[in-house]
Amino acid sequence: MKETTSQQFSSASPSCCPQGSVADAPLAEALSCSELEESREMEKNGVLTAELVSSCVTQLGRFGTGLQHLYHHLSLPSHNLCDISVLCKYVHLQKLEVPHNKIKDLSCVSNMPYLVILDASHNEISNFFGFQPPKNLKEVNFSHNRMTKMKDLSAYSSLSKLDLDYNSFKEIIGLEQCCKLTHLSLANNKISRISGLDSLLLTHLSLRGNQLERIEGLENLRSLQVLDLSLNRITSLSGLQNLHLLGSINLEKNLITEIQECKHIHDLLLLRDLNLLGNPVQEQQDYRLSVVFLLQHLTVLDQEKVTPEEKVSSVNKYDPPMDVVAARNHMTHLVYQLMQPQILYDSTLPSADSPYPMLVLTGPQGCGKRELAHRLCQELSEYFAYGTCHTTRGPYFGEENGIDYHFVSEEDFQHMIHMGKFIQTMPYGGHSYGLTRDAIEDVAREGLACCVHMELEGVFSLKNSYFEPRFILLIPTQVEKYKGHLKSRGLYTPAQIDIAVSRIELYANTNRQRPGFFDNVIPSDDWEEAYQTLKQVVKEYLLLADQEGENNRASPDNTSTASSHEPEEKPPSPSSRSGSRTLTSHSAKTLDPSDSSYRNYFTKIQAELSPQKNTAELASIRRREQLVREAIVGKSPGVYSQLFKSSPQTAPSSLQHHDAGTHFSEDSSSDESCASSALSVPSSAGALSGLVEPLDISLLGHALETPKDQNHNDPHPDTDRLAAVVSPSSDRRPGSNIKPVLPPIPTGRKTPAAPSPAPSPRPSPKAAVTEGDKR
Ligand SMILES: Nc1ncnc2c1ncn2[C@@H]1O[C@H](COP(=O)(O)OP(=O)(O)OP(=O)(O)O)[C@@H](O)[C@H]1O
Repeated sequence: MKETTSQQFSSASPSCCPQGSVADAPLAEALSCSELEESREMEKNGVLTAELVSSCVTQLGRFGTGLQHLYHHLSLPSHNLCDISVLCKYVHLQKLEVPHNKIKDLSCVSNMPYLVILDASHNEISNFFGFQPPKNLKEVNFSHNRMTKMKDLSAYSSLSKLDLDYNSFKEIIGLEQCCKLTHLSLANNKISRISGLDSLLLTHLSLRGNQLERIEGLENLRSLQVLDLSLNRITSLSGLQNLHLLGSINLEKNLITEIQECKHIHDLLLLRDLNLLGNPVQEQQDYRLSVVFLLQHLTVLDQEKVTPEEKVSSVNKYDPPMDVVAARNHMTHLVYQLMQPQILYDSTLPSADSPYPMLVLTGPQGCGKRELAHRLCQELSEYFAYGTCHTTRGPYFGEENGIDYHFVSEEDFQHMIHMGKFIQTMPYGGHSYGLTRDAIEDVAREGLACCVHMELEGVFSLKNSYFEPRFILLIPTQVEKYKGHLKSRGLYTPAQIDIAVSRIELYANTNRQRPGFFDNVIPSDDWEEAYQTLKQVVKEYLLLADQEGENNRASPDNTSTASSHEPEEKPPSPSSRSGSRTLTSHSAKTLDPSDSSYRNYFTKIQAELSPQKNTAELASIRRREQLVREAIVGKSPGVYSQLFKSSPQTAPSSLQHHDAGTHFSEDSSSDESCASSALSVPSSAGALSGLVEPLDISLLGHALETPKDQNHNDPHPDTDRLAAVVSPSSDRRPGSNIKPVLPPIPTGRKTPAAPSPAPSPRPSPKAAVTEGDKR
């Protein structure tokens, strides 16, 4: 009968013959009734007939050299078919879909050399690829069949997609030569071990619902992008670490118990989607945050989108950036402090235009900063005193309690924290370190600037406080020498030395990534050299170097420069004078407006400022001046303090204020600020700009020259300095690394040693001081 039908097709339309031709319908009409009956009977028995074929073909296309028009696709889903041998004659088919039938035998496919896509899913086929290989066969779906054994598929080298889900394969074999295979699915089989995939270029692999206990044999699947290993018995993610193109891993319903397993996929930077639902690991505390933290590139975890908030909180929880740690540290101490009856720390109160001056030497342990701090305080004892921190570590040989540190027990340290004593604390090397408000206040009460040393974390913390110290980084650039020095101290274990050495990078990175974070960077390899540089830098801050320079230099050059800029020398404003009269002796000496350095400087500023002002700048200056005036007469302290909170006062703006606002001197309450302003003349951070450039450790030795050298090399040191100071970038803001002068210690801070009961003349919002609360 089959034969007959084909022949009928053939004779009726030779161009289309049995191959599902365009003339199928008229041909069907040509069949006699009895033949139709017979055909229907056959279909009932699951035998595919030409009639049925003719009604299910699609995709008309050309075929053969004669360019016949033939249908290329045949789709016969759910027809209860068990015999499709009629298809032997449909040699031109490119796509054959016969899913959801009862087919056992696919040998007809041997006659379809052009077949590209074959879907024989949901049938009863047990013979794996039981037909001659069509040479272009690319996609095969044999899912939901009865296959048990794979065989060599080297003859099917065009295969790119192979779906073998829901069979009974126990082993993966025979795919070695399928070098074009990119998608392989063997879900819901009985595979207990991954093998035979080594040489493939798979991008998608599913082994869902097998009996796998470990991930193996995937090491070389470097092209893999999507992997489904759900519903197995896998306990570890080991075995995935080399699959760098993986973007999605499904491990739902396995036996993974440890969050740490995620470390195996930590380096898969393209991984976006991970599913660990139904694993015991879900029970772990903070499971989701931990996984989000370990795999920071994920966008979907357990079928749920990873939110930016989750990412931030995971990082803040498990590896908080230094800013966050510092902010927490600051908050803790602030809260504890606020919980105590308030004490007035008048000597260190931030005034509106100049904070209490502090010098912080920072750098890795044992880089010499402590000794440098001591020596600086000794040699510049009229300016600085050492701020003694507290520590819970025991004293080294020769250390004195109260001088090197206040050595306290951990219990006392904790108690002090709760009593709100500290401004910042930091754990280091298993001990606690902290700087108390009292330590600074003790120094401030003497009318001196406080000099302390601390690790980087302490610096971050202090940056949150209302103090605005100058931070000087002392950094070893010769690592071996530094190591040797640490060893020779005989105080540290190798592990401690390693930690100290590793932190050099931390400092260098901070300097590189945060321009302006440190006010100066000084190599600490040679202690004496470091000290001389430090001293020079500090003198620059104090304007002592400038003054010395002025005194030493015969002034023709200088004078000529100054006079060339100087249209007419203006006398210092009355406010400046009144301010200068109220200075402490050393400060007054430094900044006496009658002093030539001040005059020159002042004149230069005028010259520098005048020609450059545009209308917007002038308006801005006028606004600031107005605010200052209002603040001084008590109209708008809030705005005033806000104005300077984020941008500490530098000399030029002070000078402008003085210049424009002669009324300063009329308000006695503004004496301090006037004095401060008068003191705030620029120093030479600009001249030391080489030292404040982001640090490249390797180049540091080269890049850093002594300030003196730089001054020599700089043809216009003063001009540059001025430019740096007067330019808007001299305000402290991201990217600015110019904070040139140590602020003055205003008059009145040299109060007697006993705690001062005097209320602040201008309470600071940050100080939160209440006279009534004072004890
Ligand atoms: N309050 C503080 N906050 C942060 N770090 C601090 C503080 N006080 C001290 N440190 C730093 O803690 C580190 C350990 O201090 P310690 O005195 O035990 O070290 P050291 O071996 O004597 O080295 P160094 O000579 O650098 O002080 C040092 O780098 C020190 O500067």
